[in-house]
This record gives sequence, structure tokens and C-alpha cells, in this order.
Amino acid sequence: MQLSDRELWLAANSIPERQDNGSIIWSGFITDISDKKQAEARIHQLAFYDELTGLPNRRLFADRMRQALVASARHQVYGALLYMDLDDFKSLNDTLGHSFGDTLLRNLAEIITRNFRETDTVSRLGGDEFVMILNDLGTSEEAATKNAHQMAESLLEALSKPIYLKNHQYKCEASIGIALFKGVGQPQEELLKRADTAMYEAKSAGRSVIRFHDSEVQSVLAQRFRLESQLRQAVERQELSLAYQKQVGLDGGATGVEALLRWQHPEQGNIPPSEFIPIAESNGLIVPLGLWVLETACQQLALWQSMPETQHMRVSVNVSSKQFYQPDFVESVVRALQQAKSAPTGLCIEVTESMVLDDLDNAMAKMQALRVYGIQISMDDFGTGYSSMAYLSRLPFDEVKIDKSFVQMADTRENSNEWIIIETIITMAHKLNMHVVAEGIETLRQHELLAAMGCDYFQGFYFSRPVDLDTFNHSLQSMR
Ligand SMILES: Nc1nc2c(ncn2[C@@H]2O[C@@H]3COP(=O)(O)O[C@H]4[C@@H](O)[C@H](n5cnc6c(=O)[nH]c(N)nc65)O[C@@H]4COP(=O)(O)O[C@H]3[C@H]2O)c(=O)[nH]1
Repeated sequence: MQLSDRELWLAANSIPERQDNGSIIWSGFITDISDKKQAEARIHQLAFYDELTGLPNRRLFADRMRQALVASARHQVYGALLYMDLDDFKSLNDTLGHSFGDTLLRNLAEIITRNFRETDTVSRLGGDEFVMILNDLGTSEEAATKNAHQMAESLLEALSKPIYLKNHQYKCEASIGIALFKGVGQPQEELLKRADTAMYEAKSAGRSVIRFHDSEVQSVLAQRFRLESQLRQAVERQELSLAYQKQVGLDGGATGVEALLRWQHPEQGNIPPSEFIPIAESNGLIVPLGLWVLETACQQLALWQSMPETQHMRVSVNVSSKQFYQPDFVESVVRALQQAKSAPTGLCIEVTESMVLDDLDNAMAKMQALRVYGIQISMDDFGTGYSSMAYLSRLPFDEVKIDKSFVQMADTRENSNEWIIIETIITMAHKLNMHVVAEGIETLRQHELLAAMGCDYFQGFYFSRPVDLDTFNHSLQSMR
């Protein structure tokens, strides 16, 4: 029962008694059991929650951990255990007293809880040690590592804001150890020990440090962070360049090139795009990098267009999803063309199927706007995604690029389903007035088979690897 100012728990006991006329009268008594209920709630609170902060205690943590492991196994997703320990709590407790320490811990509990999602668990195992269970961090180890690291970083940032307590300003620093988990394979105690060990490693490495238990994960992460900061300076240091891979027509003559980004790292040498482009995509750096690629490719296009022997050459440029969905993407492409004084018909923008399907209407509007200028659009990596014929017919593409994995798969099994699919793609693309490029041609046989199927253009190591500009121009001259 809810009274105006408090909740009242009542227990009713009554016995039915049948009367002579057949009716039933209940007689009994009602007892106020509010005190008992409160005592039960208090016992539950004491059993499962930390008295000082109100956070789940070790017992409830163990139960949530069990649930997290089962859920992770069922959905095949990664989770992580974050073990956090304050960097100078002991000395603070000793100098400012335990009551100050307690108030600080209560404040921190609130800050930590605010920093995580409702589906995560924030618990206090004792002293200044907090352990968090993070669920649903992704299906790949890489995504989980990144997500767990981001969440730990954002926690450190939230903790670093000054807290004002009893005339003291306190800026918190903490060490965090992380252990990833997936499925029920690892015993709970083992996982906790791993996160704890990682936390000790973090502590010995300095203040406000995050460490993963798995040394391999840690070194991949360290390399990623190193690359990330170096990539920021790569444009200014002129470490980036474009490689050009030619595309040929049926007669073997070069009809165009695909411009591919290259990073010549001063110590590590050539770093493949598969390594640095995902980093640039995740931190937004891909937008300025992509613009640099477009501007450089347009300048080169203008040069080729100014010479009679190369004026027919088309330059294809890859764009990433983040870059494509920038509100001013179309304007930035047009600006790059205008600044370089190159004709828009020589530029081809390569987008992938999954990129377009992310936001179909928006993508369609951008593609139509690009085509108004005469810029061509190619659907890259066709065959790897949904490869929906329905979408292909609705979207304004000029070209379909059959992915290399598809071409190579088909080569190994004659008359395989892959060949049938390739043939269907080619026929359908032609009916939709699109031409077809097969990429990843490595053998004469692949070339001949695809040519026989009606493919229009070809690209692959069989004709040429991607090469630097001088080598490319040289090869053009020697062909004349
Ligand atoms: N095995 C084999 N491979 C072949 C063959 N012919 C070409 N390749 C490789 O296939 C990739 C083709 O580019 P992509 O599918 O667009 O795939 C590209 C593209 O998605 C991305 N990328 C490259 N440059 C840029 C860029 O400027 N911007 C963006 N957003 N992504 C880029 O990185 C990916 C990888 O680029 P690369 O390492 O240069 O790898 C290139 C090229 O070197 C062949 O016959 N056999």
C-alpha cells in the first residue's frame, strides 16, 4: 500500500465461513509487515551490495560475471573485464583521513557508473578496487579491443576532472587492466586474475595507464596507437603517395588507372592500406586523407588529359564511407576537379555496396549529384557483399567491378557456380548500360575466360601491379 509519505507492507490472513443463506463471509486480521520487509531488503542489500558505495559487491559481481559469460557464449560476442585501481588512494587516505577517503569513493562510484551503459556492471571489490563487466563489445577481437580501450579511456578522462571535497580539489588518476572474454571457456577466477595482473602492469608503467592482459593484443594496440599518431603527420611529412594500377580494354591497351594510397613510413617502410585505412576510418582522419587522394588524383588526371596520347585515361579513386557521407562530399570532389582544371568525365569514384546500403537514399542523392557533373561511379568489390541485383538496377552506377576474390574463386573450379554468377552479373550490367571491370586478374586463363564472357575492362597483377607515378609513366611511354 502506498501512503502519501511512505510505503506500507500489509499481510492479510482470513478464513472463509459459509453462511446458512449460502453467502461467504471472510473474517481475519491484517498485520503491518513493513519492518520485516525492510529488514529483508536490508539483508539483501548487505548480502549483494557494497555498503559504502551501494555498488554490487563481490558476490553479486560473481553472479553477473556468470551471466555475462553465458550471454557472450550464446551470442558469440566479446566482453571485457576492467580492473581499476586508484593510483594514490592509500597516501590520500593516510593524509586526509578515512572519512575523506570514504566520501571520495562514494563520489567516484557515481562517476564510474555514469560512464558505463546500463547493461554493464560496475562493482567494488574492496578498498579502491573497482571492477567493471562490459558486455557486447563486438564479434571480432579487434573491435572488442578497440571498444574496451575506448571505454577505459573515457573513464580515465571522466575521473581526471577535478572533484571538490571538503575544501580539497582532487584529481583522480587510476590504472586499468583489461581482460577480454568470449564464451564460457575461461573460469571466472582466472579472468579476474588476468585483469588484475594487467592492472599491476599498468600501474608499474606509470600513472593513468591502460593495459590489456594479452600481450599480443597489447602490442597490436601499441602499434595501432603509434601508427595513429604518425599517420596524422604523414601528409605534412610527405610520406603519402599514390600508386597507379592500370586497367586495360579488350585490346590490352591502357584505358585508365586505379589510384591506390601508399604510406612510406620512415622506419617501418611501406605500410599496407589494409593496416592504416581502418585506423584512419575509425578516428576520422580518412576525411582529410581522402581529400588529399582526390586532389592528387585530379592533378594527375589533368596532366594526362593535357597530352594527346593519354587524354582518354580515366582515374578511379576509392572513397571510404565516412568520407562519402560528409555533407560536403560532392562539393569537395567538384572543387578538387576545378582546382586541378581536369574534366570531370575522366574521374571515377569507387564506392562499395555496403557503403551505399548504409543509407540508401542519401547515397542515391550523392551519386545523382556527382553524375550531373559527368563524374562516373563504380560499384567496387561486387560479389563480396549482398550483391543485390535489385539495388544495382536502382542505383545510378556507370560500372561494376567484380571483386578479385570472386574472380580467383571461379578460376579454381571450372563451370562452377561462381562462373555462372559472373556471367549473370556481366549480362545484367550490360542490360543496365553499365560496363564491367574484373579486378584481380592474375593469369592469362582468367583473362581469357572473362573476356569470353563479355567483360569490358580488366585489372590485375597479370597486366601490372600498382606502381609509382614515374614507373607508370615510363611503362606508358615504352608501350607507345
Ligand atoms: N591479390 C591480388 N591483388 C590485386 C590484384 N590487382 C590488384 N590488387 C590489389 O587489390 C586492391 C584493389 O583495391 P580495392 O579493392 O579498392 O581495395 C583497396 C581499398 O579498399 C583501400 N584503399 C586503397 N587506397 C585507398 C584510398 O585512397 N582511399 C580509400 N578509402 N581506400 C583505399 O585499400 C584496399 C587495398 O589496397 P591495396 O593494398 O593497394 O590493394 C589493391 C590492389 O593492389 C591482383 O591481381 N591480385
